[in-house]
Amino acid sequence: MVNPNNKSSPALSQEKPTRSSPRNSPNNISGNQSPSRFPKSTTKKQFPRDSIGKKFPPKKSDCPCAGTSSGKDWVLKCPQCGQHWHGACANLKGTRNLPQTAVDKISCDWLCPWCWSCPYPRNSSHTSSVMESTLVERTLSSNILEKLSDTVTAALKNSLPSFDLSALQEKLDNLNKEIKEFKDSTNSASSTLLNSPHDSEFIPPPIELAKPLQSTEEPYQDLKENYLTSEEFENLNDLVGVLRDDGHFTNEKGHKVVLYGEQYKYTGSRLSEDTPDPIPHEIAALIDRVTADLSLKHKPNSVLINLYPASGSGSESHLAMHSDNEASIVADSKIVTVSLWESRKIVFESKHHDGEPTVTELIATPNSIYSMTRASQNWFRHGVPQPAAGEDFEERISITLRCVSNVSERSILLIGDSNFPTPRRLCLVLARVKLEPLILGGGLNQVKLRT
Ligand SMILES: O=C(O)CCC(=O)C(=O)O
Ligand SMILES: [Fe+2]
Repeated sequence: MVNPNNKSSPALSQEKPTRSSPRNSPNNISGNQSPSRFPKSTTKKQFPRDSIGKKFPPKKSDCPCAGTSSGKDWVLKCPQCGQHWHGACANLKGTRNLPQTAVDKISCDWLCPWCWSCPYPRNSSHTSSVMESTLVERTLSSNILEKLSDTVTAALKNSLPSFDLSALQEKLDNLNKEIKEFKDSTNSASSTLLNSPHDSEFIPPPIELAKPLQSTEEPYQDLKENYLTSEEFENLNDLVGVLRDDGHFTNEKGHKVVLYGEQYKYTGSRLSEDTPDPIPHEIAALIDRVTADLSLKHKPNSVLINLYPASGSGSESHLAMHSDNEASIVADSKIVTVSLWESRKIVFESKHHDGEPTVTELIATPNSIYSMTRASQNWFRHGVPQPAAGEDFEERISITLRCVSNVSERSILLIGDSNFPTPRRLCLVLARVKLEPLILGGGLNQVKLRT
């Protein structure tokens, strides 16, 4: 590190060297100033100011290390640039422990790391030479790259398809217009509906729940008291008496039954699957009269006789709430009930309602008749309640007359559910099975078809 051609001495000078000083002939000879140690603490008393107003000797922070070098060390002033350096920071490691005379010797031929450069040509294979040439190459190649990128960009620009920007602009304008119109319309809609000043506060108006459908049917019709002639009564009375006494009734829940005519299957039935006996002539005669009197469109062909036991019989006496909505009952037919013996209350209850169901009651007196349409079964359920405990009552008989068709039992389709719009589903099914349907009726969410 010591420049052998540098004859200057000592390195630590009070004068600032001039920039024009030749590198190897420093002009910092201005007396016998020796390098000094960076002091641990300096005082004005001990150290006079130098000619350029700097403290002498310099502060530790005057070295390029900004004072981070630790410990006491010689400080040298570069004769060429005037920069102060710690010995160690100027690559004069080991000088720290040398005496003043030795350091003076070294500093005679010394230039700081910023100023010193090798006076001899470098070997081209020297690492520094290789690094330098690499640097040049990199710079060069980066220049080339830059040029290349310019060329590519220009080429790309030329090869890109030219857009009709005016058409695009027009589309954008229209789109913006539509967006604005839509915003305006939603704003005005929300402010009209809710009087809300802010879009973000838009709350949809409360949905009005659909009111339950109003029934198109009466719970019951054709109530006729004392309808039976005494002859009819006698005949029916005898017939039912024999059936009961001979044990022809089948036990159902809360009552007993006998079936005649067309097979009639209903939920919970314990009746035999066998074809029922033909309708007895006493009842057949009655059916003729009822059909005429009530102008029935469909003459009843199935007879179900219900026997409601008397109090004290040890048996329950009721018929649970239900609807006669079997698909086998002809859609536009009526169900006619003839009552014998004891009066009983019949209860009708709405199926579709707000809150509590609508309840209608009917007292079925002996020898009376009443009817229900098959369609009303979609709107109401009915039943014969159990009389209150302790109440005395006699047996009651009801003879129910229905028009039943089991011809197409196997081709009945039940379609639709509460989650699927029935008309659509209906069309789908019909399209698939290619059937000519007869709509028998059904609930609000169910349609039954008979082919
Ligand atoms: O006994 C009655 O009056 C009603 C009978 C009935 O509802 C039925 O047989 O399904
Ligand atoms: Fe019924």
